[in-house]
Amino acid sequence: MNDDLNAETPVVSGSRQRGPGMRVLVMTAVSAERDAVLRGLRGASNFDVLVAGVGTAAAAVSTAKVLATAEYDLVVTAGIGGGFIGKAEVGSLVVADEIVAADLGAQTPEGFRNLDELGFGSTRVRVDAGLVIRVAEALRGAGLAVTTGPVLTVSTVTGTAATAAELAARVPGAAAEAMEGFGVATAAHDRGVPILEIRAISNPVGPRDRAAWRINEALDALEAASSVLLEVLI
Ligand SMILES: O=C(O)c1cccc(C(=O)CC[C@H]2O[C@@H](n3cnc4c(=O)[nH]cnc43)[C@H](O)[C@@H]2O)c1
Repeated sequence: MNDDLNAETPVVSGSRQRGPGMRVLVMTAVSAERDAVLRGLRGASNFDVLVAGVGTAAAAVSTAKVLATAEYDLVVTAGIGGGFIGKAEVGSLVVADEIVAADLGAQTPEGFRNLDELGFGSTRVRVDAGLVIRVAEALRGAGLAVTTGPVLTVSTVTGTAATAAELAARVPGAAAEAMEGFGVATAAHDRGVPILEIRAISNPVGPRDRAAWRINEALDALEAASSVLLEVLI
């Protein structure tokens, strides 16, 4: 296992394919997200889109299983997510420039300490900056609202303003939260495959109001993003 998650992963160039032969694995948490991605991809044969399950453990195991049996040039973790207020509005898209396991650590009398600070590993996976810029610009060019910034992976959906504020302070610039990114990214990093995370915002991060989640709006944005991905990655 490659235990340095911040070590350079290959960018989408060099020995990895870029162009018509590029193979892309897209992992979603649930089938509604997979179906939205598939609609956007319009049958593109160089993309495989699979359901990983909800949460980081399911995401990591599912991704690792696929990567053990097939070669890919890029792994994308995609789905709906919560947007931090003032950073990412409902219906917009977030492209992660960093994937952060935001609640992996320990509470101490001095406050939260992450795994890096505790000396047990890393809670961050970097995303190739050139790829982030290329994808974000293409999405904007298609008229979609896009933010780039850290996307947090959490085990518990944030349900209070206090937790939202704590996470935003813990990870400056945090744009979105979801539950799978770090698991998919860890599996991809272990195989040396570049990673991308795209979240379509269904709800604000903050006080729980499940009835107000705009899932269909987010799935439409995810479909639109996937159709742009098709253009930018081939
Ligand atoms: O009920 C539905 O129709 C439906 C359709 C697509 C997805 C869902 C989910 O509930 C997927 C769970 C998924 O959502 C992500 N998510 C969304 N908002 C947040 C959030 O504020 N904080 C953390 N995670 C969020 C998460 O990645 C879950 O996997 C339902």
